[in-house]
Amino acid sequence: MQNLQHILNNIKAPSTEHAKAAEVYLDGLTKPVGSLGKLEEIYYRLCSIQSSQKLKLDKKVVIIMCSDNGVCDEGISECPQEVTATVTYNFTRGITGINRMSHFCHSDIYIVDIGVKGKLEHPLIAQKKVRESTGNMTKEVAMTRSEVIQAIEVGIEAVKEHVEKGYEIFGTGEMGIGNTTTSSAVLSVLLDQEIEEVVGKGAGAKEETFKRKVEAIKSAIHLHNPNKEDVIDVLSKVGGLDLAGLCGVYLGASYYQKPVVIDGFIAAVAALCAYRLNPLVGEYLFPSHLSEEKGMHLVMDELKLKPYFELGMRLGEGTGCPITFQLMDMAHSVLTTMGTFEEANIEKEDYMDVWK
Ligand SMILES: O=C(O)c1ccc[n+]([C@@H]2O[C@H](COP(=O)([O-])O)[C@@H](O)[C@H]2O)c1
Ligand SMILES: Cc1cc2nc[nH]c2cc1C
Repeated sequence: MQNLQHILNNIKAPSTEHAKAAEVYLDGLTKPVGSLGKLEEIYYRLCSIQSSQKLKLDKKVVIIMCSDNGVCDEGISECPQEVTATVTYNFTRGITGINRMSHFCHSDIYIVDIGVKGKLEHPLIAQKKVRESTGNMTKEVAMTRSEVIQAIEVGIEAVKEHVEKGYEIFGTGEMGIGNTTTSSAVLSVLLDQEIEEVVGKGAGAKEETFKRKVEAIKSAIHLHNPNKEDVIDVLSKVGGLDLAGLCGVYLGASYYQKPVVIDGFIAAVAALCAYRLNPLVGEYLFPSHLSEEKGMHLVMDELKLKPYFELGMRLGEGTGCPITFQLMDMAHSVLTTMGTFEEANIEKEDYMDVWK
Protein backbone atom coordinates (compact mmCIF):
# COMPACT_ATOMS: atom_id res chain seq x y z
CA MET A 1 0.00 0.00 0.00
CA GLN A 2 1.39 3.43 -1.00
CA ASN A 3 1.76 5.71 1.97
CA LEU A 4 -0.26 8.93 1.81
CA GLN A 5 2.51 11.17 3.10
CA HIS A 6 4.96 9.83 0.52
CA ILE A 7 2.45 10.56 -2.26
CA LEU A 8 1.74 14.08 -0.97
CA ASN A 9 5.44 14.88 -0.85
CA ASN A 10 6.19 13.60 -4.32
CA ILE A 11 3.62 15.09 -6.70
CA LYS A 12 5.41 16.91 -9.49
CA ALA A 13 4.17 19.55 -11.92
CA PRO A 14 3.68 18.52 -15.57
CA SER A 15 6.22 19.60 -18.21
CA THR A 16 5.91 23.31 -19.10
CA GLU A 17 8.35 22.73 -21.96
CA HIS A 18 5.97 20.30 -23.68
CA ALA A 19 2.99 22.58 -23.06
CA LYS A 20 4.83 25.45 -24.79
CA ALA A 21 5.96 23.26 -27.71
CA ALA A 22 2.37 22.09 -28.18
CA GLU A 23 1.06 25.67 -28.13
CA VAL A 24 3.59 26.75 -30.78
CA TYR A 25 2.53 23.76 -32.89
CA LEU A 26 -1.18 24.62 -32.47
CA ASP A 27 -0.58 28.22 -33.54
CA GLY A 28 0.86 26.94 -36.81
CA LEU A 29 -2.31 25.06 -37.79
CA THR A 30 -4.70 26.48 -40.34
CA LYS A 31 -7.08 28.38 -38.06
CA PRO A 32 -7.17 31.68 -36.25
CA VAL A 33 -4.95 31.41 -33.18
CA GLY A 34 -6.80 29.73 -30.31
CA SER A 35 -10.01 29.34 -32.29
CA LEU A 36 -10.50 25.70 -31.30
CA GLY A 37 -10.73 26.96 -27.75
CA LYS A 38 -10.94 24.27 -25.09
CA LEU A 39 -10.01 21.55 -27.59
CA GLU A 40 -6.63 23.26 -27.91
CA GLU A 41 -6.32 23.58 -24.16
CA ILE A 42 -7.16 19.91 -23.68
CA TYR A 43 -4.52 18.96 -26.24
CA TYR A 44 -1.67 21.05 -24.85
CA ARG A 45 -2.46 20.12 -21.26
CA LEU A 46 -2.38 16.43 -22.19
CA CYS A 47 0.93 16.97 -24.05
CA SER A 48 2.31 18.65 -20.98
CA ILE A 49 1.18 15.85 -18.65
CA GLN A 50 2.39 13.08 -20.96
CA SER A 51 5.57 15.00 -21.93
CA SER A 52 4.88 14.23 -25.58
CA GLN A 53 2.96 15.53 -28.59
CA LYS A 54 2.02 12.00 -29.58
CA LEU A 55 -0.60 11.26 -27.01
CA LYS A 56 -1.44 7.85 -25.62
CA LEU A 57 -5.18 7.79 -25.02
CA ASP A 58 -6.10 4.17 -25.68
CA LYS A 59 -6.81 2.93 -22.19
CA LYS A 60 -9.21 4.93 -20.07
CA VAL A 61 -10.98 3.95 -16.89
CA VAL A 62 -13.56 5.46 -14.55
CA ILE A 63 -12.94 4.40 -10.96
CA ILE A 64 -16.29 4.20 -9.14
CA MET A 65 -16.17 4.42 -5.35
CA CYS A 66 -19.28 2.90 -3.76
CA SER A 67 -20.21 3.33 -0.12
CA ASP A 68 -23.04 3.96 2.33
CA ASN A 69 -23.58 6.94 4.56
CA GLY A 70 -24.86 6.67 8.15
CA VAL A 71 -26.53 10.06 7.86
CA CYS A 72 -29.26 8.35 5.79
CA ASP A 73 -30.87 7.51 9.16
CA GLU A 74 -31.93 11.18 9.27
CA GLY A 75 -34.17 10.78 6.21
CA ILE A 76 -32.00 13.09 4.07
CA SER A 77 -32.48 11.33 0.73
CA GLU A 78 -35.53 10.51 -1.31
CA CYS A 79 -33.95 7.11 -2.10
CA PRO A 80 -33.83 4.15 0.27
CA GLN A 81 -30.29 3.38 1.42
CA GLU A 82 -30.43 -0.16 -0.06
CA VAL A 83 -30.22 1.44 -3.52
CA THR A 84 -26.46 1.87 -2.96
CA ALA A 85 -25.89 -1.89 -2.89
CA THR A 86 -28.36 -2.56 -5.70
CA VAL A 87 -26.83 -0.03 -8.10
CA THR A 88 -23.29 -1.12 -7.16
CA TYR A 89 -24.26 -4.67 -8.08
CA ASN A 90 -25.96 -3.44 -11.26
CA PHE A 91 -22.64 -1.96 -12.42
CA THR A 92 -21.56 -5.60 -12.88
CA ARG A 93 -24.60 -6.30 -15.08
CA GLY A 94 -23.80 -3.68 -17.70
CA ILE A 95 -27.17 -1.93 -17.47
CA THR A 96 -26.45 1.33 -15.62
CA GLY A 97 -25.87 4.77 -17.10
CA ILE A 98 -22.09 4.58 -16.66
CA ASN A 99 -21.99 1.09 -18.20
CA ARG A 100 -23.72 2.21 -21.36
CA MET A 101 -21.80 5.48 -21.68
CA SER A 102 -18.49 3.68 -21.17
CA HIS A 103 -19.46 1.13 -23.78
CA PHE A 104 -20.36 3.88 -26.24
CA CYS A 105 -17.16 5.79 -25.56
CA HIS A 106 -14.81 2.75 -25.49
CA SER A 107 -13.66 3.16 -21.91
CA ASP A 108 -13.66 0.87 -18.89
CA ILE A 109 -15.00 1.03 -15.36
CA TYR A 110 -13.52 -0.25 -12.11
CA ILE A 111 -16.05 -0.82 -9.33
CA VAL A 112 -14.78 -0.43 -5.78
CA ASP A 113 -16.78 -1.40 -2.70
CA ILE A 114 -15.12 0.91 -0.20
CA GLY A 115 -17.97 0.83 2.34
CA VAL A 116 -21.28 -0.50 1.07
CA LYS A 117 -23.54 -1.98 3.78
CA GLY A 118 -23.75 -5.76 3.66
CA LYS A 119 -21.95 -8.42 1.65
CA LEU A 120 -21.46 -7.60 -2.00
CA GLU A 121 -19.30 -10.27 -3.49
CA HIS A 122 -18.74 -10.38 -7.24
CA PRO A 123 -15.57 -10.89 -9.29
CA LEU A 124 -16.06 -7.46 -10.90
CA ILE A 125 -16.34 -5.62 -7.56
CA ALA A 126 -13.02 -4.82 -5.87
CA GLN A 127 -13.43 -5.74 -2.20
CA LYS A 128 -11.92 -2.75 -0.40
CA LYS A 129 -14.35 -2.09 2.43
CA VAL A 130 -12.75 0.19 5.00
CA ARG A 131 -15.88 -0.25 7.10
CA GLU A 132 -19.57 -0.96 6.41
CA SER A 133 -21.08 2.50 6.01
CA THR A 134 -19.96 5.58 7.87
CA GLY A 135 -21.42 6.63 11.22
CA ASN A 136 -24.38 9.01 11.35
CA MET A 137 -22.56 12.35 11.43
CA THR A 138 -25.38 14.06 13.33
CA LYS A 139 -24.57 11.79 16.31
CA GLU A 140 -20.95 10.65 15.91
CA VAL A 141 -18.02 11.20 13.58
CA ALA A 142 -18.52 9.68 10.15
CA MET A 143 -15.26 7.75 10.56
CA THR A 144 -11.90 7.95 12.30
CA ARG A 145 -8.89 9.79 10.88
CA SER A 146 -7.18 6.50 10.28
CA GLU A 147 -10.19 5.23 8.30
CA VAL A 148 -10.04 8.39 6.16
CA ILE A 149 -6.37 7.76 5.41
CA GLN A 150 -7.04 4.10 4.70
CA ALA A 151 -9.80 5.09 2.24
CA ILE A 152 -7.55 7.66 0.53
CA GLU A 153 -4.92 4.95 0.16
CA VAL A 154 -7.49 2.62 -1.45
CA GLY A 155 -7.96 5.31 -4.12
CA ILE A 156 -4.22 5.75 -4.64
CA GLU A 157 -3.79 1.98 -4.91
CA ALA A 158 -6.61 1.72 -7.49
CA VAL A 159 -4.75 4.20 -9.70
CA LYS A 160 -1.44 2.39 -9.22
CA GLU A 161 -2.96 -0.95 -10.28
CA HIS A 162 -4.38 0.61 -13.43
CA VAL A 163 -1.17 2.46 -14.27
CA GLU A 164 0.57 -0.91 -14.10
CA LYS A 165 -2.02 -2.28 -16.56
CA GLY A 166 -1.25 0.54 -19.01
CA TYR A 167 -4.17 2.90 -18.32
CA GLU A 168 -3.38 6.46 -19.33
CA ILE A 169 -6.53 8.42 -18.53
CA PHE A 170 -8.59 8.29 -15.37
CA GLY A 171 -12.09 9.34 -14.47
CA THR A 172 -13.93 9.51 -11.16
CA GLY A 173 -17.35 8.17 -10.25
CA GLU A 174 -19.29 7.27 -7.13
CA MET A 175 -22.42 5.60 -5.89
CA GLY A 176 -23.79 6.22 -2.43
CA ILE A 177 -27.24 7.24 -1.29
CA GLY A 178 -26.84 10.29 0.97
CA ASN A 179 -23.55 11.43 -0.53
CA THR A 180 -24.84 14.81 -1.68
CA THR A 181 -25.48 15.47 2.04
CA THR A 182 -21.91 14.58 3.04
CA SER A 183 -20.44 16.44 0.03
CA SER A 184 -22.44 19.56 0.82
CA ALA A 185 -21.28 19.42 4.44
CA VAL A 186 -17.63 19.08 3.39
CA LEU A 187 -17.97 21.88 0.85
CA SER A 188 -19.68 24.21 3.27
CA VAL A 189 -16.81 23.76 5.74
CA LEU A 190 -13.98 24.00 3.19
CA LEU A 191 -15.40 27.15 1.60
CA ASP A 192 -16.76 28.63 4.79
CA GLN A 193 -20.08 29.02 3.00
CA GLU A 194 -23.62 29.04 4.33
CA ILE A 195 -25.17 25.58 4.01
CA GLU A 196 -28.09 26.99 2.01
CA GLU A 197 -25.61 28.19 -0.63
CA VAL A 198 -24.12 24.75 -1.29
CA VAL A 199 -26.85 22.20 -0.70
CA GLY A 200 -29.03 20.91 -3.51
CA LYS A 201 -31.74 18.34 -4.16
CA GLY A 202 -29.42 15.36 -4.72
CA ALA A 203 -31.26 12.42 -6.23
CA GLY A 204 -34.50 14.41 -6.09
CA ALA A 205 -35.18 15.47 -2.49
CA LYS A 206 -38.71 16.82 -2.01
CA GLU A 207 -39.46 19.72 0.33
CA GLU A 208 -39.60 17.81 3.64
CA THR A 209 -36.55 15.68 2.83
CA PHE A 210 -34.67 18.79 1.75
CA LYS A 211 -35.43 20.48 5.09
CA ARG A 212 -34.13 17.43 6.98
CA LYS A 213 -31.02 17.45 4.79
CA VAL A 214 -30.21 21.07 5.62
CA GLU A 215 -30.89 20.44 9.31
CA ALA A 216 -28.70 17.31 9.40
CA ILE A 217 -25.78 19.18 7.83
CA LYS A 218 -26.19 22.10 10.22
CA SER A 219 -26.35 19.88 13.27
CA ALA A 220 -23.36 17.73 12.22
CA ILE A 221 -21.19 20.80 11.61
CA HIS A 222 -22.35 22.31 14.88
CA LEU A 223 -21.63 19.10 16.79
CA HIS A 224 -18.13 18.46 15.41
CA ASN A 225 -16.83 21.91 14.45
CA PRO A 226 -14.51 20.51 11.72
CA ASN A 227 -11.25 22.35 11.14
CA LYS A 228 -11.42 23.73 7.59
CA GLU A 229 -7.60 23.83 7.37
CA ASP A 230 -7.43 20.08 7.98
CA VAL A 231 -9.04 18.09 5.16
CA ILE A 232 -8.65 14.77 7.00
CA ASP A 233 -10.51 16.23 9.98
CA VAL A 234 -13.33 17.47 7.75
CA LEU A 235 -13.67 14.13 5.96
CA SER A 236 -13.60 12.19 9.20
CA LYS A 237 -16.29 14.28 10.84
CA VAL A 238 -18.74 15.02 8.02
CA GLY A 239 -17.39 13.20 4.95
CA GLY A 240 -17.85 9.81 3.34
CA LEU A 241 -15.75 6.83 2.33
CA ASP A 242 -16.48 7.50 -1.35
CA LEU A 243 -15.24 11.09 -0.98
CA ALA A 244 -12.05 9.93 0.74
CA GLY A 245 -11.49 7.16 -1.82
CA LEU A 246 -11.93 9.58 -4.72
CA CYS A 247 -9.63 12.08 -3.03
CA GLY A 248 -7.07 9.25 -3.19
CA VAL A 249 -7.77 8.72 -6.89
CA TYR A 250 -6.92 12.37 -7.63
CA LEU A 251 -3.77 12.20 -5.51
CA GLY A 252 -2.72 8.92 -7.13
CA ALA A 253 -3.34 10.21 -10.65
CA SER A 254 -1.30 13.35 -9.91
CA TYR A 255 1.53 11.31 -8.38
CA TYR A 256 1.66 9.00 -11.42
CA GLN A 257 1.27 12.02 -13.75
CA LYS A 258 -1.99 10.88 -15.30
CA PRO A 259 -4.87 13.14 -16.37
CA VAL A 260 -7.97 12.69 -14.24
CA VAL A 261 -11.50 13.78 -15.16
CA ILE A 262 -13.98 15.04 -12.56
CA ASP A 263 -17.60 13.90 -12.89
CA GLY A 264 -20.34 15.65 -10.91
CA PHE A 265 -20.81 17.32 -7.55
CA ILE A 266 -19.51 14.57 -5.23
CA ALA A 267 -16.50 13.88 -7.45
CA ALA A 268 -15.80 17.63 -7.59
CA VAL A 269 -15.88 18.01 -3.80
CA ALA A 270 -13.45 15.08 -3.55
CA ALA A 271 -11.21 16.87 -6.08
CA LEU A 272 -11.27 19.96 -3.89
CA CYS A 273 -10.17 17.84 -0.90
CA ALA A 274 -7.19 16.51 -2.90
CA TYR A 275 -6.37 20.01 -4.21
CA ARG A 276 -6.34 21.36 -0.67
CA LEU A 277 -3.95 18.56 0.36
CA ASN A 278 -1.60 19.47 -2.51
CA PRO A 279 -2.45 22.27 -4.98
CA LEU A 280 -0.32 20.62 -7.70
CA VAL A 281 -3.25 18.18 -8.09
CA GLY A 282 -4.96 21.03 -9.99
CA GLU A 283 -2.50 20.53 -12.87
CA TYR A 284 -3.91 17.06 -13.51
CA LEU A 285 -7.62 17.81 -13.19
CA PHE A 286 -9.98 18.01 -16.16
CA PRO A 287 -13.59 19.07 -15.63
CA SER A 288 -16.49 17.45 -17.43
CA HIS A 289 -19.99 18.83 -16.92
CA LEU A 290 -21.72 21.36 -14.73
CA SER A 291 -23.85 19.14 -12.52
CA GLU A 292 -27.31 20.43 -11.64
CA GLU A 293 -26.42 20.18 -7.94
CA LYS A 294 -26.53 23.66 -6.44
CA GLY A 295 -22.98 23.93 -5.09
CA MET A 296 -21.29 22.65 -8.25
CA HIS A 297 -20.33 26.05 -9.64
CA LEU A 298 -18.74 27.01 -6.30
CA VAL A 299 -16.45 23.96 -6.34
CA MET A 300 -15.51 24.56 -9.97
CA ASP A 301 -14.70 28.21 -9.24
CA GLU A 302 -12.53 27.16 -6.32
CA LEU A 303 -10.69 24.67 -8.54
CA LYS A 304 -10.36 27.40 -11.22
CA LEU A 305 -12.05 25.11 -13.73
CA LYS A 306 -14.85 25.74 -16.21
CA PRO A 307 -16.93 22.66 -17.04
CA TYR A 308 -16.78 21.77 -20.74
CA PHE A 309 -20.50 21.16 -21.02
CA GLU A 310 -23.83 21.64 -19.29
CA LEU A 311 -26.35 18.91 -20.01
CA GLY A 312 -28.55 19.11 -16.94
CA MET A 313 -26.95 15.90 -15.66
CA ARG A 314 -27.00 14.84 -11.98
CA LEU A 315 -26.67 11.08 -12.07
CA GLY A 316 -23.16 10.66 -10.70
CA GLU A 317 -21.58 7.18 -11.27
CA GLY A 318 -18.83 8.92 -13.31
CA THR A 319 -21.15 9.62 -16.26
CA GLY A 320 -19.50 12.94 -17.15
CA CYS A 321 -16.16 11.22 -17.74
CA PRO A 322 -16.69 9.11 -20.89
CA ILE A 323 -18.01 12.22 -22.68
CA THR A 324 -14.84 14.09 -21.76
CA PHE A 325 -12.73 11.12 -22.85
CA GLN A 326 -14.32 11.51 -26.27
CA LEU A 327 -13.47 15.21 -26.31
CA MET A 328 -9.87 14.26 -25.56
CA ASP A 329 -9.84 11.74 -28.41
CA MET A 330 -11.33 14.31 -30.76
CA ALA A 331 -8.88 17.05 -29.73
CA HIS A 332 -5.99 14.68 -30.33
CA SER A 333 -7.24 13.36 -33.66
CA VAL A 334 -8.21 16.76 -35.11
CA LEU A 335 -5.19 18.66 -33.89
CA THR A 336 -2.66 16.10 -35.08
CA THR A 337 -4.17 15.82 -38.57
CA MET A 338 -5.13 19.40 -39.45
CA GLY A 339 -3.00 21.14 -42.05
CA THR A 340 -0.57 23.94 -41.28
CA PHE A 341 -0.87 27.50 -42.67
CA GLU A 342 1.78 26.61 -45.20
CA GLU A 343 -0.12 23.53 -46.41
CA ALA A 344 -3.29 25.62 -46.58
CA ASN A 345 -1.58 28.28 -48.74
CA ILE A 346 -2.29 31.02 -46.23
CA GLU A 347 0.36 33.54 -45.27
CA LYS A 348 -0.20 33.59 -41.52
CA GLU A 349 1.86 36.76 -40.97
CA ASP A 350 -0.57 38.78 -43.16
CA TYR A 351 -3.39 38.13 -40.74
CA MET A 352 -1.65 38.31 -37.40
CA ASP A 353 -3.33 41.55 -36.26
CA VAL A 354 -6.78 40.23 -37.04
CA TRP A 355 -6.32 36.81 -35.55
CA LYS A 356 -4.20 37.19 -32.46
O1 LIG B 1 -22.82 13.72 -9.42
C1 LIG B 1 -23.74 14.53 -9.16
O2 LIG B 1 -23.65 15.71 -9.44
C2 LIG B 1 -24.95 13.97 -8.46
C3 LIG B 1 -25.97 14.85 -8.08
C4 LIG B 1 -27.09 14.31 -7.46
C5 LIG B 1 -27.15 12.95 -7.17
N1 LIG B 1 -26.13 12.12 -7.51
C6 LIG B 1 -26.21 10.66 -7.22
O3 LIG B 1 -27.32 10.40 -6.38
C7 LIG B 1 -26.93 9.80 -5.17
C8 LIG B 1 -26.93 10.79 -4.06
O4 LIG B 1 -28.14 11.47 -3.93
P1 LIG B 1 -28.75 11.70 -2.47
O5 LIG B 1 -29.96 12.51 -2.70
O6 LIG B 1 -29.07 10.32 -1.96
O7 LIG B 1 -27.69 12.38 -1.71
C9 LIG B 1 -25.53 9.25 -5.38
O8 LIG B 1 -25.57 7.89 -5.69
C10 LIG B 1 -24.98 10.10 -6.51
O9 LIG B 1 -24.23 9.30 -7.40
C11 LIG B 1 -25.06 12.62 -8.15
C1 LIG C 1 -31.47 4.28 -9.68
C2 LIG C 1 -30.39 5.16 -9.14
C3 LIG C 1 -29.13 5.16 -9.78
C4 LIG C 1 -28.11 5.98 -9.28
N1 LIG C 1 -26.86 6.17 -9.66
C5 LIG C 1 -26.28 7.05 -8.86
N2 LIG C 1 -27.16 7.44 -7.97
C6 LIG C 1 -28.33 6.81 -8.17
C7 LIG C 1 -29.57 6.84 -7.54
C8 LIG C 1 -30.60 6.01 -8.03
C9 LIG C 1 -31.94 6.04 -7.38
